[in-house]
Amino acid sequence: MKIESLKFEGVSFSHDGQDPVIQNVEFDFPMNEIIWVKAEEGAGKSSLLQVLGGLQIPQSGQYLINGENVVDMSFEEFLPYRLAIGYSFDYGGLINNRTLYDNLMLPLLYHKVVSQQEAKERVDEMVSIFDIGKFINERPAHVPGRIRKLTCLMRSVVMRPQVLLMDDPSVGLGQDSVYTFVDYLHKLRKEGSLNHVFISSYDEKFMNLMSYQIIHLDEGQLYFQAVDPEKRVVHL
Ligand SMILES: Nc1ncnc2c1ncn2[C@@H]1O[C@H](COP(=O)(O)OP(=O)(O)OP(=O)(O)O)[C@@H](O)[C@H]1O
Repeated sequence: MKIESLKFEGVSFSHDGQDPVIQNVEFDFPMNEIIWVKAEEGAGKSSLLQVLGGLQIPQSGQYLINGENVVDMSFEEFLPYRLAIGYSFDYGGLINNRTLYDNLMLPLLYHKVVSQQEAKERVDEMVSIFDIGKFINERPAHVPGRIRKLTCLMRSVVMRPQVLLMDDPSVGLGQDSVYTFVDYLHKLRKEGSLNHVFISSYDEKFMNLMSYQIIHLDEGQLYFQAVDPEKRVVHL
């Protein structure tokens, strides 16, 4: 299943008892782009990404993927979409009592998207590219924060998602890993497996390593801002 469109029709979302972070939004998300999601602190960037990933359910409206409303789907019905969407939120999501290696292998083995041999080859290649071999048999709590963060990012792409949602990916990474990770994203996009990327970040230097378009989230509404790559200042 190829993801070709993501669309909100009258979508509202709020956390329990709080003001809505997304309010009656009609929005056709730009596809085949790297999208920088910008907003003031606490305006709801993470929440928006979580709704896009199906991790939070809007209280009203339709979230359409390829024209199908996924809001009322059962776990099984949503599964093919979920498998096509990768995400990383902060440091969260790693399984504490498994090694980094297991954390990378488990999604591949659990969902049987590739054979055990292919899974191993894929993870080994990533471990080599990201140079984390020294830590790979440690549990998350026993490795430096930057390695934990890097492993979260690696895990978000290990399934070769078509859509990637990342919340503050560069925070706590360290400069070398930032470059390696951006190179890797470009490689996946060039290969054609990764098409649609949504990144929430305050890190302009990091974002300027990529060619992006912008979505602003402001007072519950989304606004698209086209960015001419020629006009961006690239700080390397
Ligand atoms: N799980 C939650 N339960 C209740 N309220 C939440 C939850 N997560 C976020 N919020 C609240 O929802 C609002 C939006 O939070 P969110 O994290 O989506 O914003 P953000 O723009 O990503 O923030 P930041 O700039 O700090 O990353 C904030 O007021 C926040 O306190």
